Amino acid sequence: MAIRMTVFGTGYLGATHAACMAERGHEVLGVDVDAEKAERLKAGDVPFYEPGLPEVLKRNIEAGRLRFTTSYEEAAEFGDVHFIGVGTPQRRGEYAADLKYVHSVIDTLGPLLKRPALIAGKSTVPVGTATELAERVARLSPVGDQVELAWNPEFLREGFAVKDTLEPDRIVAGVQPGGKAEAILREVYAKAVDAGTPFLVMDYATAELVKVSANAFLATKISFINAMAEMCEAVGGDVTLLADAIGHDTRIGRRFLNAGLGFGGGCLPKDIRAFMARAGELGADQALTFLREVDNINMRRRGRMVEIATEALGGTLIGKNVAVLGAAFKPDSDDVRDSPALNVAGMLQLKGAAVSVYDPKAMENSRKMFPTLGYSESVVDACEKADIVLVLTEWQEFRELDPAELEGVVRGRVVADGRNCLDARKWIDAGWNYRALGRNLSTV
Ligand SMILES: NC(=O)C1=CN([C@@H]2O[C@H](COP(=O)(O)OP(=O)(O)OC[C@H]3O[C@@H](n4cnc5c(N)ncnc54)[C@H](O)[C@@H]3O)[C@@H](O)[C@H]2O)C=CC1
Ligand SMILES: O=C(O)[C@H]1O[C@H](OP(=O)(O)OP(=O)(O)OC[C@H]2O[C@@H](n3ccc(=O)[nH]c3=O)[C@H](O)[C@@H]2O)[C@H](O)[C@@H](O)[C@@H]1O
Repeated sequence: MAIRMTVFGTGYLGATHAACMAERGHEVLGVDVDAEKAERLKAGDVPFYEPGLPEVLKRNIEAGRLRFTTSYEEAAEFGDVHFIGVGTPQRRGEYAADLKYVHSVIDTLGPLLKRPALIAGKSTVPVGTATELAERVARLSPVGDQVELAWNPEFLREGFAVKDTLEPDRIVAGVQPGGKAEAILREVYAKAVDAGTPFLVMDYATAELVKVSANAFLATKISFINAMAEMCEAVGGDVTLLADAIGHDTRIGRRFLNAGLGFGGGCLPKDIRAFMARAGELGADQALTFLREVDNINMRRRGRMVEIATEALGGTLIGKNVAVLGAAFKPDSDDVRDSPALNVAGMLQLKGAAVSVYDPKAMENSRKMFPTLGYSESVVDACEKADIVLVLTEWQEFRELDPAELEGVVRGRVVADGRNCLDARKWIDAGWNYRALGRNLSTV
């Protein structure tokens, strides 16, 4: 059965969710306070890079199932289910999450809800938020607790957002006992549930914790392998061989064991910090002190990359030209929030290098966020007279680079592979000084 639903916040999460819910046959209205974003989406233009999303968006707008607005009145009138997908960034100067956008949705929407409805939270929030929001909305809505609240966290990855939304690994429904929320969410996700996706029903607190603990686990896995990379560097081991070898153990698994510059983005870093902050508030911080080290290991890899570049250039970056290939926090995304690549580029510049950054999709966002860095329009432009080439985001275009083609472009044949994504043997055989994190080059 088609459900009339709204999605508040049409960023990476919200725009994808709105388009995919329409793809599943529902009638969807996306709502954003950013009028320019709403206009672009209305015109079928996705304001960020996400493979496959433009097609789903256009198809569903044309089919009349998907619209966008900035009007809360229109949204309250239209929807029976209201998803919250607004941002929950790290508070400035603190670890805790800033809930002001979530509160703004509830405080504006609540009084407008004059008939029974379900609000389903998808944003990542500190444990305890859903209970507070349920009380808040019951107080604000003219129909009181006939507006129910569910917590329905999202697990999509940027770059695979459409697939992850249409075919999720699991659906988590945090609900209060005795309400209609579970039945409504089963209807919302009927196609996925019918196809066998596990639908997991639990209390609010557990649902909120599932989300942050999943991200904390992923972050821990990455920092674990990066700690092993530090060990490999200390003793002459090779972390890529180590990851393959431990990854063969099916209890460990090879995924998320790619050592390199570590994790960035709009989620993993802020989510582990918000998790630590909330644990502290609850007096449970002992249980999560290791996350501080997960964060520290992660940040150390960025500094190590700068050291490697400096060592390779004879101990100083002053007067050196540095090509930085990659700006997005990972390939197949234009997202530069907490990007390790741009962080490293900024540190290199501070140490006196003339930096030139190129990324296939993230140039516009990079220029906006880091206007003082140098930028180029292509790999070749960035590498022009470079003393070192750093590959900091593993775009396919960079993996496939031909060292022979860059030979006549650069000033020095030095390459630093921050993502262990290049064919080291190819670069070494072409006469390049190849540097990487946690590698033993005698084994390549
Ligand atoms: N980006 C991702 O891959 C995933 C994000 N999440 C979580 O989803 C949430 C949103 O993340 P993103 O989409 O990345 O953020 P984003 O920053 O790309 O998008 C947030 C959107 O909310 C809009 N907004 C702000 N206040 C609003 C209001 N009062 N009413 C309506 N719209 C409003 C903003 O204009 C913006 O378009 C965060 O809690 C994040 O942790 C969860 C899973 C995946
Ligand atoms: O809560 C969220 O927003 C999302 O956060 C992550 O998704 P995402 O941030 O899109 O990116 P990931 O693919 O998890 O990568 C995160 C970072 O880790 C790095 N990474 C990943 C894997 C790896 O082996 N090594 C590694 O350094 C990536 O380069 C990237 O910087 C989670 O994977 C999603 O499940 C979750 O929904």
